[in-house]
Amino acid sequence: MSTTSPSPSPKLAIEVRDLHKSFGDQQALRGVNLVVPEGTTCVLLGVSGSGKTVLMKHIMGLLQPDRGSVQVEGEDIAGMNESALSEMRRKQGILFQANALFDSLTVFDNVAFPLRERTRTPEKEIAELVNKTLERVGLSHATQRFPGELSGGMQKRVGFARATILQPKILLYDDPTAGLDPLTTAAVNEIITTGKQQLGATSVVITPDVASAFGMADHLALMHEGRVVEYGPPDTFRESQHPEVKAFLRNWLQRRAQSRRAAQA
Ligand SMILES: Nc1ncnc2c1ncn2[C@@H]1O[C@H](COP(=O)(O)OP(=O)(O)OP(=O)(O)O)[C@@H](O)[C@H]1O
Repeated sequence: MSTTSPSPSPKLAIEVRDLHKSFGDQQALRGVNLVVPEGTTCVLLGVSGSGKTVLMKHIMGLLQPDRGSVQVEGEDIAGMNESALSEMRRKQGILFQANALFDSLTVFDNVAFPLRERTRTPEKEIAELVNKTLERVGLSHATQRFPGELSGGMQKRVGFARATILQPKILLYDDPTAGLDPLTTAAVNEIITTGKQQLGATSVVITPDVASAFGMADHLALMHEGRVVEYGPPDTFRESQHPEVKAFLRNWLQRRAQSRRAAQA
């Protein structure tokens, strides 16, 4: 008889079961199931209006389910009062399209902001932490600059530094590369991978950039009409026979070929 015990299943950072959400007669989510194991990156794909942002807002505790459940680090968001919800959000690093940096604060003060606002960390320690974090994103030379003096990619890196200064266990990105040029997009994708490697954080990323998604994801989830219709590691996802996945990938390849032709013309 074998004495080998089965390897324990990975701990789940996020567990969404049968999540439904409507706005009036608009059914945004129609039974979403999704699990994100701790320390992994899950990328949500799907056409506009498929429900990605509404799902993300549940994970942030900004929306409450009509039906079903959303557990974040083992706790159901439905059971949380306002202070528990804001405590949970404090543990999440959130990077949306707009960097939402404070224009009148230097890079250093932008990154120090969450520490000063939410903790009683002494200024000396704040300086050490902020400098270390800015070094990690390659911005040690820009600490005294203002956001308006930085490139788009540098602003994203400041946003990332600020979102991660409290060492969040969960990082949420909604279209972080929107409107950025290819070089800056590559830099942001690298930042997302760095977040996983350096912080061991669990990440959920919404991006229309399918090539980047394949590069960074441990799992890809395709949303279609308010449900996750396919979920799996990149290799499995790419080979999926699900008609919606096939249509989604075909469409992406066509768009990519078109834009390459346009660029060559
Ligand atoms: N506050 C709201 N009130 C009414 N309808 C909403 C609200 N938020 C989202 N919806 C609707 O829910 C559906 C899903 O929206 P969601 O923003 O999640 O889509 P998405 O997949 O993130 O799209 P996109 O890629 O364009 O951001 C859409 O039909 C949207 O119009």
